[in-house]
Amino acid sequence: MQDFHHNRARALLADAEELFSKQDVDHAVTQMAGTLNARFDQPDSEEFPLVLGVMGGAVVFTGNLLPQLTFPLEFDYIHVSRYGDEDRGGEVVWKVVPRSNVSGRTVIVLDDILDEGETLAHVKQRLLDMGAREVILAVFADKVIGKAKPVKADIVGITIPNRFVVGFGMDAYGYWRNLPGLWAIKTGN
Ligand SMILES: O=P(O)(O)OC[C@H]1O[C@H](OP(=O)(O)OP(=O)(O)O)[C@H](O)[C@@H]1O
Ligand code: HPA
Repeated sequence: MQDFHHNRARALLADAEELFSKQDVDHAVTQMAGTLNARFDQPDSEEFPLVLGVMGGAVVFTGNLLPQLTFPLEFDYIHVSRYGDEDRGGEVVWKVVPRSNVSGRTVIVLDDILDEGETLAHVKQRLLDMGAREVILAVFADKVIGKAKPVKADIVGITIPNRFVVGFGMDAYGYWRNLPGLWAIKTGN
């Protein structure tokens, strides 16, 4: 069983194409931190935003971005999944829902990728329904899918072509969240 997954993961990467290097990724995250710091790290600001990482894909992005934010904040996570081990999205499944600390707050949502936008549309609506004052969507990668999305990101790290990608927290069939750059896979593996 383990050798099956090992070999399948290796084969997936052997056929993949690197779209963004670790340097590209690091640069994009630093730019995003700069945008957030420009708004929240102000001498006269008393804001104390809630930063919510959308697990599991946002784990690497979150871990890289947070130490570059220079203002007081509270961190928490939510867990939503729509792809499971597939390369096509399905129903949005909530695994960890937002906690009551969102009420009345400015909430910065961190996610790895905005693809069809269903996940973040659900997340944003749920946070607003729970009384969030403002929801800022910060996504590391925005995929160009050639059609309208139900939600728009406020802050984007990189824009990517309409291909299924792995790395920097993103997986295909559970594999390769641990790659430091971003790779496009051949789908149908
Ligand atoms: O814009 P969408 O088409 O809705 O897709 C984007 C979502 O898909 C991925 O999550 P996934 O369901 O794969 O769960 P994961 O975070 O555990 O990988 C990703 O982390 C986003 O949350
Ligand atoms: O291209 C993708 N890669 C990994 N996870 C995803 N979730 C939505 N789109 C993607």
